[in-house]
Amino acid sequence: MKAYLSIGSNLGDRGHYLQQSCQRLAEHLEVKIIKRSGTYETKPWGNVDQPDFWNQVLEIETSLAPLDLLDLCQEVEKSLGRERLIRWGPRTIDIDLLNYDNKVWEDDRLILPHPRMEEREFVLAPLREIAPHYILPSGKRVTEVCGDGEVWRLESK
Ligand SMILES: Nc1ncnc2c1ncn2[C@@H]1O[C@H](COP(=O)(O)OP(=O)(O)OP(=O)(O)O)[C@@H](O)[C@H]1O
Ligand SMILES: Nc1nc2c(c(=O)[nH]1)N=C(CO)CN2
Repeated sequence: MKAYLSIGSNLGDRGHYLQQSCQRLAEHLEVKIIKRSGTYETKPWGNVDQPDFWNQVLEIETSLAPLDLLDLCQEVEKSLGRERLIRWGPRTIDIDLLNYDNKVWEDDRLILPHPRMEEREFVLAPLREIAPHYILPSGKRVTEVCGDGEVWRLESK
């Protein structure tokens, strides 16, 4: 199945955490990273009183079921020292599932597609780069929508 993940970090060595999260996801036999966007430095969305983030979007191929993929993302977050303290607060690494095989899913643990993705320029900008034909939950193409928040693409990862 094809899936899209959003990864972000705003504590410590942000580049290291992005790199490590990709490596740890890819170490799983049932996950293959197909595309990885460039790195975007982004102003915090939601709770603005925190450091700027570095964000990327990944396209992956996986045979894991949606909840197993969520488990893996949360294990990788944990292994990189992620602590859940405040909603939308600072974190070493955050991994969100944006889309899984265009499935619509809603239970206590997982909502797909990610309900806030369309409002977030930190998701849309890297997604536009690797998947310009991506159709958002509203039915619009990602290139036709601009989310909230300032983002800058960095030269290197
Ligand atoms: N599409 C999804 N991707 C990741 N987590 C999700 C998703 N849908 C629901 N969740 C649930 O959201 C819970 C909170 O996740 P997390 O702490 O990463 O939220 P957040 O990143 O602060 O905020 P946001 O959900 O707005 O990105 C997780 O425990 C997870 O079960
Ligand atoms: N710029 C930016 N802001 C955020 C981010 C993020 O990854 N980047 N993640 C959040 C929780 O999902 C809340 N706010």
